[in-house]
Amino acid sequence: MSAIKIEHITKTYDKGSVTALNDISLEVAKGELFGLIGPDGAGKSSLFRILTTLLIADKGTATVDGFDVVKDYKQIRGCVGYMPGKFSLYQDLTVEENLTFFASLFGTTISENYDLIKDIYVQIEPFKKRRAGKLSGGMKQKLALCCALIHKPTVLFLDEPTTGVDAVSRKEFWEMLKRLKEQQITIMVSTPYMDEANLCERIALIQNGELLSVDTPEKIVASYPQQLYAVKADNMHKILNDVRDYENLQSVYAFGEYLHTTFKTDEAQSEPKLIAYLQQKNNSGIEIRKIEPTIEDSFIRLMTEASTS
Ligand SMILES: Nc1ncnc2c1ncn2[C@@H]1O[C@H](COP(=O)(O)OP(=O)(O)OP(=O)(O)O)[C@@H](O)[C@H]1O
Repeated sequence: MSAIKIEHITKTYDKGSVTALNDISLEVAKGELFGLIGPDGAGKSSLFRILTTLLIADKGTATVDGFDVVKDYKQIRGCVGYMPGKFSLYQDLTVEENLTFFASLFGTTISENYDLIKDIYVQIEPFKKRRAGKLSGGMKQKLALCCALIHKPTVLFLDEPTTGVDAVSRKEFWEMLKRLKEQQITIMVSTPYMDEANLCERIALIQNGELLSVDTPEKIVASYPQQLYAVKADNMHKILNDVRDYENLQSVYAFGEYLHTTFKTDEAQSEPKLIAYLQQKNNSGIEIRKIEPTIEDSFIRLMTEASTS
């Protein structure tokens, strides 16, 4: 049995004028660390809210741990942990009070499930008398995770847990997730950060309420169909405009300090031909080399394909 099974879920807002999720189907295995990757407004929060029984879909069905999200909402509320993107903590309560409050909601105590949160809680324990509103972003995130875990859930939903958190805390957070996974907890986590996609076992790329791809990050990258090139010159603004006018161009976009480019027809002569063209356009300091795509390149390609089809 899958830990999460989503079948043809559609959700609209504003009397159907906004489609947040369009016919989404997806399965997550027990104990899997699954990532939902997509930009703002892609539909990630809507899906989390449906799976945690806070929102009802217009169409389709979903189960969490075998329980139906509509009929069995009470059982689901007891077995899932949910860390929403915003406002999951009571800012005026202290660290300890927040945790005690969440434990009492589920009829448990901090000491009963202390083993599960111990690794995370020891990091915030020195601040246990501090109000949640006065904690740093990384500390708030750790406390929110402890609160989502305090009743020992079997499935954990984390909506953009690392947004607005510094790089060190982000890294620590992903290490904590790996340890939770070792305890057989199924984790569905959303993030707008592409680098975090590689830390998941499988990911779904989502845009405008549609799933563009569902697979392991490695397989998504391996399915990139073309040779990708990194291109650079002294004047990046000029070279971008020139490459856009190149007749054999398939795609080009800025990526860090390079342009990433593919050609309509790729051949051994592709690199020298582009160099000759760019030289003829008076570009200097031209650099071009073959590169391996990243998950972000794959996402850009899938998004472009989806928006032009
Ligand atoms: N209560 C609502 N009323 C109307 N439209 C909404 C509502 N909630 C979400 N939407 C719209 O539905 C779409 C999906 O939003 P959702 O919040 O699910 O996406 P998201 O990927 O979580 O993005 P974000 O990180 O910005 O919340 C967006 O176009 C959003 O504007």
